[in-house]
Amino acid sequence: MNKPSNTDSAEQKITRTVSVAVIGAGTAGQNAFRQASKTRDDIVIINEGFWTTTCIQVGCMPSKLLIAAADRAHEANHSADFGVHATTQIDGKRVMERVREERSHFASYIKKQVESWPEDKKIDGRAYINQQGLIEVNNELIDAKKIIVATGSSTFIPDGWADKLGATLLTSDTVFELNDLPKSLAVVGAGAIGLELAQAFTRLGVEVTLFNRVKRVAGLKDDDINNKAIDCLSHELTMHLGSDIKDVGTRHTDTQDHPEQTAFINYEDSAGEARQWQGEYVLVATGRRNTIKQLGIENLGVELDDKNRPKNLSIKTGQIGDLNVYIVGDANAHIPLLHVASDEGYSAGNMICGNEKDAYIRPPALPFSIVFCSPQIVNVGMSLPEIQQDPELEYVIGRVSFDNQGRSRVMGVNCGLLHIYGCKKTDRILGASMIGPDAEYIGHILATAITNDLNIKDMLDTPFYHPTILEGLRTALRDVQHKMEIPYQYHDTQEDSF
Ligand SMILES: Cc1cc2nc3c(=O)[nH]c(=O)nc-3n(C[C@H](O)[C@H](O)[C@H](O)COP(=O)(O)OP(=O)(O)OC[C@H]3O[C@@H](n4cnc5c(N)ncnc54)[C@H](O)[C@@H]3O)c2cc1C
Ligand SMILES: NC(=O)c1ccc[n+]([C@@H]2O[C@H](COP(=O)([O-])OP(=O)(O)OC[C@H]3O[C@@H](n4cnc5c(N)ncnc54)[C@H](O)[C@@H]3O)[C@@H](O)[C@H]2O)c1
Repeated sequence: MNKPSNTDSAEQKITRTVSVAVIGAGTAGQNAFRQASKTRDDIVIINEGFWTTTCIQVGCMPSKLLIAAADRAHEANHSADFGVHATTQIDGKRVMERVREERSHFASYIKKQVESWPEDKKIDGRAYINQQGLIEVNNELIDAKKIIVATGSSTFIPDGWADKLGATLLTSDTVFELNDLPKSLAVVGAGAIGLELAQAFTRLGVEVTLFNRVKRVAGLKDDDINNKAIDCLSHELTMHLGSDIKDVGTRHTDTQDHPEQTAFINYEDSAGEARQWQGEYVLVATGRRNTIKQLGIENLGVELDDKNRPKNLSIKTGQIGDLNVYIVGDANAHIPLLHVASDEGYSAGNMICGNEKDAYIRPPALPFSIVFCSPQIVNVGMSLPEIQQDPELEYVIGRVSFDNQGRSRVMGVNCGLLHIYGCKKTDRILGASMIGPDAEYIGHILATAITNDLNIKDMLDTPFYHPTILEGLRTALRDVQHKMEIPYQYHDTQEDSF
């Protein structure tokens, strides 16, 4: 460990010396601990808060459980066009109860695992790395030869909002604890969290208004896809994009002798008009930030950039330069997604013990993200601005609209657009961006193609079953091929495909 030399007094206070300390027991930390435990016995894992991971407790799983309920309601409420008339009654208490019941089910597996780990290797508390490079936690002072930092990220709340909104403020940490569905809700932030939750609550009958300071959703970087996403989503979501929130707060209102607190948001809309929203809760989804600065990470010789991202991070292994420090998962703010946290933790746990054969020493995972709104939003590989920045990459854009695509129309989910960025020189896919039905599957197929270096011909040689939404992918691939002027298959038009 590259630590400043210990003072005598610091050495005297050391309560244990270990070869590996893992800080943070989320997905990345637990994977790291499990792997490192295979070859090391003197290892410790330190965690503050729940040991059942952000994903299960307040992240991926409860959000998808809420979306599952919302989708049921949406189907039932939007079937009249098919001649199917249903009357829905949404039991908000049961909706929230199921979210928590199923969450407990998923959490039970993790709990069981964590409970099987020796008690003396688990420390429940907040770790801090002091100036000597030693870990302070509870009453312990730990000298770890190597450290894996897997401390995740936490909700970012704009300055002062927590005090001003008080009990009317919700975040993804608290929203799944609601006992019933609210009547009205403002969601601030149209990133993945904001979009998924705003649409789910809307579908469950909550009066939702979504705010975002830019005219962009899900951070989409391809303008055409962004515009299409706004078009598809605005069919059911009230969105104020490009609005500037000036102030937030609460006021007391008396309804039938029953004092109530309501929240308000003062904002300037995209036309510059001063406006106000009022309602029951404000769900803040304005991003997440890693928390490594508060950990005292600089005391290990790790340098941070102006966004608190570690410099000299190996994105293959999570190692920081040649330090005995690995920063993995959301903590390194590289790609804050579950599958990345999982892989990075696994690799670091092996690498730190010199077990390279079991680590994923392979090219870093391809960028790949899915937002589970409806239609889904997917990005794979390079973004359009990244491609445009590199003059060497001669690219074409193959496209397909899902507005009139056969199976999408059959299913009544026909809104969307897919752009595939193809490289003329290599006949390979550089990346893709889309909003549309079945986007999660289309995204996986494109990710497989890029990862395995398949060319457009390889892709088009693959059978596409009829009638599927995935036939839309073939149409976009043919468009790429056509624009590259590679003579191969006939080029049909979108209309020919059904
Ligand atoms: C609402 C929501 C929905 C999401 N949906 C998806 C999705 O659908 N798909 C997807 O891929 N990703 C999703 N994510 C992101 C995904 O959950 C994270 O990328 C992933 O959980 C990060 O795992 P991690 O191990 O890095 O951190 P975490 O699981 O957050 O673990 C970090 C742990 O470190 C602890 N800790 C922090 N500081 C200290 C300290 N100083 N001392 C001791 N312990 C400390 C924390 O308390 C925590 O227990 C979602 C996130 C949210 C919030
Ligand atoms: N399906 C998924 O994979 C999934 C789902 C949820 C979360 N996540 C992960 O969680 C991370 C955090 O998600 P997120 O949605 O909170 O963050 P984000 O950074 O993706 O989006 C935040 C949004 O809030 C807006 N914003 C910020 N400050 C604002 C303000 N003052 N007023 C109005 N708008 C404001 C930003 O413009 C942006 O659109 C994501 O990066 C993602 O990695 C993933």
